[in-house]
Amino acid sequence: MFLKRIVEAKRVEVEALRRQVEANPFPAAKDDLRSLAKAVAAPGLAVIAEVKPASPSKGVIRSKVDPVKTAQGYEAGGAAAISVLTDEPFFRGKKESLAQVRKTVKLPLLRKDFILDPLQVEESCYLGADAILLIAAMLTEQELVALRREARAYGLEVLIEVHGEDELERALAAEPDVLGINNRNLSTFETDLAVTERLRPLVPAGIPVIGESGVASLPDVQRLQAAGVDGVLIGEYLMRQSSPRAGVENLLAEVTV
Ligand SMILES: O=C(O)c1ccccc1NCC(=O)[C@H](O)[C@H](O)COP(=O)(O)O
Repeated sequence: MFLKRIVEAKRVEVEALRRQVEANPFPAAKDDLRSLAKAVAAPGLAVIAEVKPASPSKGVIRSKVDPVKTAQGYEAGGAAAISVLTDEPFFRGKKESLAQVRKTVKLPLLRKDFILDPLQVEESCYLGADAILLIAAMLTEQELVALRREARAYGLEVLIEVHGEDELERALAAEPDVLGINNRNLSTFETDLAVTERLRPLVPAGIPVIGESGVASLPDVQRLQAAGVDGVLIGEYLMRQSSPRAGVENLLAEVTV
C-alpha cells in the first residue's frame, strides 16, 4: 500500500528531525495565528488553493514553481486559505516554502504533510502554519486525539481528512476544526466526487466541511457545492493554470453564493 511507504519514509524523516532539534531547538513560536475554520465557515464557497509541485498519482505537475508567487496569486484571486505541500520526496514540496509564504501572505495557511508525531506539530508552528492536516487513513483514533491535543497546545487548528465512514467516525471523535472529505482513495489514487456526496450528510452540523481532491473544473466545484460543502481544496487544477490568480478568480466568478 502506497500510504504505508509514505508513513515509513516519514518515520525516518521524523527521527532525523528529532536529532536535529536536540542540537538546535525550534525558536519561540509566533502568536498571530489565523483561523482556517473561520475562513471555511464564512459565507460563500471557500477555495483552499494548494501549492503542489508534484504528486504520487500525477508525477510532476509543474516543474518550476515559485511558492511565494503562486500563493500571492491565489490570495489576489480570492482564495480563502492556502495549503502548502511540505513533503519533499513524494510531492517535491519544501518546508521552507511554507515559511516563505507565511512572510508574504495574510491568509490562513495549512501545512499539507503526513503528520504522525508531536514533533511535526511543533515544527509546523515554527514554520508558520495556522493549521495542520491529519489523515484518518494513517492514524488511529488515539493518535488523532493526541495530535489534535498537541496542535491545540500550539494554537494550531486541525483539518482531519476522511475517505470512508469508519474514518469519519474516528475523525469526529478527535473533534476536528475542519473536516475534509477526500475524494481520492489513497490506495488506488482513484478520485470520485461521489465520496463527498455520500459522506457529507453524515457530518454533524457545526463542523465546517470541505471537499478535497479531484476537482478539475467548474462543474466539479458546483457539484461539491450542491453536496453541501463549505469549501473545496484544489491542487492540481490550479497548479496547471498559467495564472494562479486567474485560476481562482475564474472559478469564484462562476460560483453562486
Ligand atoms: O495527490 C496525490 O497523488 C496523493 C497521493 C497520496 C497521498 C496524498 C495525495 N494528495 C494529497 C492531497 O491531499 C491533495 O493534494 C489535495 O487534496 C488536492 O488534490 P488535487 O486537487 O486532486 O490535486
